[in-house]
Amino acid sequence: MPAQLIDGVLLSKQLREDIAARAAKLTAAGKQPGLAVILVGEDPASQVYVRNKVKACGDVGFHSVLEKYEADLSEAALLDRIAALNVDPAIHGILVQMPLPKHIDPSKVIEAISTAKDVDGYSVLSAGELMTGLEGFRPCTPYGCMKLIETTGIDLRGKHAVVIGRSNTVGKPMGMLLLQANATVTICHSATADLGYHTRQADVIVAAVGRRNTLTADMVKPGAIVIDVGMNRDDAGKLCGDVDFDGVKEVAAHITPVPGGVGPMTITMLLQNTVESAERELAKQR
Ligand SMILES: Nc1nc2c(c(=O)[nH]1)N[C@@H](CN(C=O)c1ccc(C(=O)N[C@@H](CCC(=O)O)C(=O)O)cc1)CN2
Repeated sequence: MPAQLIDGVLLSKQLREDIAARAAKLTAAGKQPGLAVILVGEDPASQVYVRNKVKACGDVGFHSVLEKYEADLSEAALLDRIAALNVDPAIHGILVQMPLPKHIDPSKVIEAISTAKDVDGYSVLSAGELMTGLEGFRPCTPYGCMKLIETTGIDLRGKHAVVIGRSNTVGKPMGMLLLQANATVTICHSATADLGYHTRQADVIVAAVGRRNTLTADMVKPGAIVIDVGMNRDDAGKLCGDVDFDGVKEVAAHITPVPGGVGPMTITMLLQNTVESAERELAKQR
């Protein structure tokens, strides 16, 4: 039997209803959630993502500001803008769209964002909070993957999860979240000797390398959950993930599509972190 599709668009819709209800409560209490989105340069994909983020904010009743800067904006000027947003009481989350132009050091920018407003969960402090299980913001893409896995109803305790990819923004935090859910976690990467040896033992596979056809049907245990974080183009220019979807869906029990799987959840979890940030701020004042 082919795998069941894990629908990120449907789950996003459901979660956004709850986020909108929380935003309405906060607004009634005088604390409308606010997100600042900063884009530097003209990367076409980034322009679409920031537009979608601002639209999503409007849909759930958030206040948002979109600050767009030319690609030659200096690093110092960007850090100044972040410093101002850090103390802006109408802003509960600050998101700097990645990638940044080459002359700007992304880690300097990320570390300049106040941890209380780091709704991307990218800073060293946020990573430390995740690692130690402290309250903090989880990076949106892996956080969204966990929500997608939850919809299967399968308890991860004692399950073997294999993450393919070790980036600071997806692979590593994904491993930590799976570990927190009591899975046994293996992180594979470009130097892994025999990727299929590991993935064939996995109950859950998260593919996050950015290379299409990284995971094929022969590499998957029947009944596994497969989450595809990849965003690539095939030879015809069509969007595709890291997983050979048509082959793997015949073996796995649950699988996310690309598009329509992890992508929409990335924006939903950004909204979730922002509403959470506003709620924490209100709780501090009470
Ligand atoms: N500061 C950040 N920068 C970037 C992040 C991030 O989380 N924070 N993630 C990615 C891009 N990204 C959000 O910013 C993102 C990527 C993809 C999608 C999405 O909905 N994809 C759709 C397909 C879209 C298409 O047709 O092109 C899908 O998969 O269904 C949303 C957000 C890098 N930068």
